[in-house]
Amino acid sequence: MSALNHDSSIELYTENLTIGYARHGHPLMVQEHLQLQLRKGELVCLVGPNGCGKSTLLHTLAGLQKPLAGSIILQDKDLCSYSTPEKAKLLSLTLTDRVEVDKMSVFDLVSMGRYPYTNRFGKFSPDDITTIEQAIEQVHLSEKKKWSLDTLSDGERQRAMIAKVLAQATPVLLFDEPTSHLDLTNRVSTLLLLKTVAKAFQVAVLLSTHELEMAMQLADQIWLMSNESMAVGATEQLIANGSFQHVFQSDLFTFDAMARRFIIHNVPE
Ligand SMILES: Nc1ncnc2c1ncn2[C@@H]1O[C@H](COP(=O)(O)OP(=O)(O)OP(=O)(O)O)[C@@H](O)[C@H]1O
Repeated sequence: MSALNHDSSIELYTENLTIGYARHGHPLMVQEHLQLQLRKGELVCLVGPNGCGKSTLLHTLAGLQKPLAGSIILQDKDLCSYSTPEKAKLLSLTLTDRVEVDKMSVFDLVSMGRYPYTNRFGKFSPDDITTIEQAIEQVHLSEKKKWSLDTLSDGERQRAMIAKVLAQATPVLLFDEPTSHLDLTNRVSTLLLLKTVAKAFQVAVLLSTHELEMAMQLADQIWLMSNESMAVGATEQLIANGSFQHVFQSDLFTFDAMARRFIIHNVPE
């Protein structure tokens, strides 16, 4: 048994995890030897260049694709040993960059988060209804709970998607690029909302994002993925050990560690 089993703040960890695909019968490795942890109350931001494997990792951690090697331990048990209904009460993955726009109301969408808890007739208890109402309230959509999703702004639809996973009440929440397609204010407010959710409900939140500068300000931990490897740590640690500079090195810009931002070279006059 790993020593990590005895750390009650850890909801999920990986042991020597290799992620990737099987292609024409051969393994296509995307990342290997991953030793990662998600803790209660922490916001973790997964950042890295296009194609380095962020979505592959999120899908693997959610159990949607099998690891090529190693294991994922969720609340002290191997992820593979959970049934789908058991897993739905412990872990959610939200693909918020592709919110389906349809005629469903906010209330109906958020209600879907309660399905893992309903009986076989799918009937909601009064407690389920209270949980749904509270989740909608937490994302400030109560006044629009009967509105159809196609009448909401992109930012409001993202908040409705977040309310759905709040209603699902899992201790681990995974989000694949929750801020894509949003304007600056909504990108900031979405990340702040997820940070607040992590703290207020003491849940583990992991999100992938290309919002590097925001991640540096808000994340408790950053998982900084490159095409070859992964660096893990708080922003200050990753700046101090040169990880940001290493992963995002380019002739086009440099990373200013003091200002925590990228400076573009040779901007045309
Ligand atoms: N179904 C698949 N079969 C084989 N290889 C795949 C498959 N899906 C993705 N890949 C490969 O896995 C690698 C990682 O892709 P992934 O989508 O995880 O990257 P990402 O970091 O999420 O990228 P982005 O920032 O562009 O969303 C890429 O080289 C990609 O081509």
